[in-house]
Amino acid sequence: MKVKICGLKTVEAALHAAHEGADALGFVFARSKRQIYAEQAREIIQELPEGIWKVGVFVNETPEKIAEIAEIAGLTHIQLHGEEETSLYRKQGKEVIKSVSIKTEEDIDRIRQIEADYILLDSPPGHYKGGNGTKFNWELAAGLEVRNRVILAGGLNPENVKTAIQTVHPFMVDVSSGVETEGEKDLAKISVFIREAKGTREDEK
Ligand SMILES: O=C(O)c1ccccc1NCC(=O)[C@H](O)[C@H](O)COP(=O)(O)O
Repeated sequence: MKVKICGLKTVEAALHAAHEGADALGFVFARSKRQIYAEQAREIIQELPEGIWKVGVFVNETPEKIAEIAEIAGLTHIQLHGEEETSLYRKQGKEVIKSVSIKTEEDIDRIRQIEADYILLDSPPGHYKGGNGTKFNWELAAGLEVRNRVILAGGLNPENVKTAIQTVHPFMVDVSSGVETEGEKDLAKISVFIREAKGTREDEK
């Protein structure tokens, strides 16, 4: 199972996640308690190993602004969390992850029309467009046939990630709040989350 740790703001936490086996790290450039800026992200990203995805998270930002930030920071992937027309963002030579809020069966049906390399299933927005630590009904996504493009997010934590994987069978799991303590990334929780996700046998249930 592949793992993305999102909302990183320090070199220490990013390097820890990378060393523990994370496959992707997310940097939030949208309005959020986890927001960072291009130069800060560059300071972190330049310390990271080559193969790990460096994902920039954006909400309704223009393609031009995203291209500028991606260049400064050294991003490899673009994650769109607003109402963006994804086709406009796919011309930059970077893979695009589109987040979709899941509330009903219709939200699952909508996924088939989305032009993106990966679909991130998340809970409906709370205070921010993402990263609110709430889960949705995973059973809604249990029958999805595009699982090799699905990233499961929303309220995951070290205790529930195993059940989440065995229900949805995603390509990747994504977490932010569930590996934090008092609003800061918790290195021990990152380690346990990655170990649980990567140690899960999908056919065990
Ligand atoms: O994390 C944020 O603060 C954020 C703010 C605005 C848009 C997106 C944001 N995060 C995107 C993510 O990929 C999160 O990891 C995902 O929503 C899951 O978060 P959580 O439920 O806290 O694990």
